[in-house]
Amino acid sequence: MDNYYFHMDNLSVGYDKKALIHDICIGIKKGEIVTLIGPNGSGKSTILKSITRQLQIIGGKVYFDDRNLNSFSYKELSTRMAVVLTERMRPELMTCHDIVATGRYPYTGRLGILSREDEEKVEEAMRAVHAESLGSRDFNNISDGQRQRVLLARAICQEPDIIILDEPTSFLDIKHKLDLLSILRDMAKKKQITVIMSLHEIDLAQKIADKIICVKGDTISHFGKPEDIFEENMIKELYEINNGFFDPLFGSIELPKPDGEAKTFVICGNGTGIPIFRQLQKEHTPFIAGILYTNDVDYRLARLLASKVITEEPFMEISEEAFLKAQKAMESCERIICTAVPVGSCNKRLGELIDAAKKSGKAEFV
Ligand SMILES: Nc1ncnc2c1ncn2[C@@H]1O[C@H](COP(=O)(O)OP(=O)(O)OP(=O)(O)O)[C@@H](O)[C@H]1O
Repeated sequence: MDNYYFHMDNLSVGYDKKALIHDICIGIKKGEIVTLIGPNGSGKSTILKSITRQLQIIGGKVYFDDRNLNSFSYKELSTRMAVVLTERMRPELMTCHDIVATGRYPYTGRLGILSREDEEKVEEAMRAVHAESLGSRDFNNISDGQRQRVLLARAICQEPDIIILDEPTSFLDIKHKLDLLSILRDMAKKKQITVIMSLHEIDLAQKIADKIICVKGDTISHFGKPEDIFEENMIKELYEINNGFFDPLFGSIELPKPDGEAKTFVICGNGTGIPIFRQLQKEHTPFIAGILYTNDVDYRLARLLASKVITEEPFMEISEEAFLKAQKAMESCERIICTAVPVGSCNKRLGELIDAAKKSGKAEFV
C-alpha cells in the first residue's frame, strides 16, 4: 500500500451486514482519475457510498493518505474529501449560491460566515461550471443537469484532495459533459486532486480515466488501464451485450446488423460507406460491402453491420481472389450502391467493379 494515496484493502461492501461485493483490493495514486463501470445494479454506488463513509463497510479497510479512513473526524474529512452522489437533496429555502457556499463551511468559523475570500471561491466555482446565472434560484426548482453542475461547484470550492462522484454526467448535455470532464481532468492533472467516479458512458470513461474498475457479480472483475480494459470481448462480457456491439476503438455503440439474405452490395471505401451502412441499417436492409482494406474506416463499421465484407490487406493491390469474390457477390445482388470512393493505383480494380455495376444496370450512384 506504500505508494497509494487511496487504498481499498480487502474491502467488502453491502447492506444489512451482507457483502454485495467482497475482496476489493485497489490502490489509487495521488492525482489519478479512476472510473467505475459496470451494469446497472452491479454495486458502483454501493462502493462509492462505502468509501465516503455514507455506508458502513462490511469488512476490510480503506486507507486515505496512509491513514485509516475511520480515523478522520468529519470536519477533517470535509476539508479533504468532496462527495457528489446522486441522492436527491431537497433543502428548504436554499438558493444555488447557498448550496455552493456550503462547500466553504468546513473553512469558516462556527457561525458559518463566509469571508470575502470564501465568497470569491464560491463565485469562481460557479463560473467554472457555468452556473453564475443560477445563483439566486431556489435549488429545488432547477433542472437535473443544472443541479448536477451546482453540486460540482460546491465540490470544487471545497478545495478537496480527493473528489468522489457518482454518475456526475448522467443529466448533462454534451457541452456540459465535456465541461465537467475537462474540469475534473484539470483538477487531477494540474492540482493533483484524486478523482474516483462512476460513469455509465463508457466511451467517456475510456477517454478520461487513468484506471478503470469493472464491477460485476460479487467482485471486481477487472482493474487496469483503459487500453487493457477496452477490448471488445471484455466490454461485451461485462455488460452481457447480445443485442448490438461496442467498438472500443471509436467508443461507439452499434445496433445489431439487419438479418436476412443480402441483396444489396455496397462498393465503398475511405469513409464513403459509413453513411450508406447506417441508412441501410435503419431500413433493415442486409448488405454486403467490399472490397475494403482492413485498415479502412469503412471496414471498422462494415464488420459489425454488413452480412459479409469482402476484404483486402492494407496497402496491397486488390487480389484476383478478392476481385472474383466481389464479382460473384455483386451478381447475386439486386442493387449495387456505388459511392464516390477514390480509385487509385492500389485499388484500381474497384474501378472495374464500378464499370461492371454500370453494365449490369443495377448500379445506384450516391
Ligand atoms: N439501501 C439499500 N439496501 C439494500 N440493497 C440496496 C440498497 N441500495 C441498493 N441496493 C442494491 O444493491 C445493489 C447494487 O446497487 P448500486 O446502487 O450500488 O448499483 P449501481 O452499480 O450503482 O447501479 P446503477 O448503475 O443502476 O446506478 C442492487 O442490487 C441494489 O438493488
